Amino acid sequence: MQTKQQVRQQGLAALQRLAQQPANKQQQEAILLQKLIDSAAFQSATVIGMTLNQPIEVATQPIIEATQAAGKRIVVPRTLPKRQMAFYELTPTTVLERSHFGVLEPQITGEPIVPDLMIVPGVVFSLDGWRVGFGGGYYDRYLAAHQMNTVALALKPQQVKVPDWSVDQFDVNLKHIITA
Ligand SMILES: Nc1nc2c(c(=O)[nH]1)N(C=O)[C@@H](CNc1ccc(C(=O)N[C@@H](CCC(=O)O)C(=O)O)cc1)CN2
Ligand SMILES: Nc1ncnc2c1ncn2[C@@H]1O[C@H](COP(=O)(O)OP(=O)(O)OP(=O)(O)O)[C@@H](O)[C@H]1O
Repeated sequence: MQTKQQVRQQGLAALQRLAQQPANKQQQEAILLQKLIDSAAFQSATVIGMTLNQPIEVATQPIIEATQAAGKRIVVPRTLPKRQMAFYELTPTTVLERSHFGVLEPQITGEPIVPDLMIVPGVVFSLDGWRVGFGGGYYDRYLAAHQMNTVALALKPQQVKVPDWSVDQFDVNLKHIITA
């Protein structure tokens, strides 16, 4: 058994190593994108929540393009005080600005939109749907407050069979894990 903090640190180190092998990372991302597009979760969704990735995370630009090509809407998160998030539609006119966390976020315009499918980011995922994220608790809070389908895209260094950490009472189990 490890602490979430230990799992997070080891997972981040493994993701940093993979990011230094771009061909390997891109090959895994291509597999994840194809499996996502082929999934019933993707095909039945109309509004999909996703992030704008950091360099060590799964590249989301190809996912954005495929989602738009499939005629679906995309919403991306804006972090708010008290570890809250709201999602706003990503359109050609969306203005993005870099957050303190270092990722691009939309400026607030119009009303927030709750997606019907969330692609949930994270550091390590168990194949039975548990997750260690970056430590903010943003997604645990959001998914506790809103019902929707959920999927994570797990690069090879992000996959474990079952959690080797103790799952907290506030952790939200993800409905689908897609593996590279
Ligand atoms: N690309 C991307 N965007 C995302 C996320 C993500 O995982 N990936 N998020 C997923 O949630 C949200 C931002 N998550 C955050 C997670 C942690 C901290 C943060 O302040 N971390 C502290 C350490 C926290 C701790 O260890 O207790 C820090 O960096 O100092 C900020 C934002 C929304 N946007
Ligand atoms: N539903 C909730 N309500 C209130 N606090 C919560 C809730 N879910 C999580 N938290 C708090 O958030 C903190 C971070 O949780 P955790 O370490 O699991 O984050 P994470 O899932 O790795 O982060 P993220 O979702 O931002 O990627 C914990 O201290 C926890 O108490």
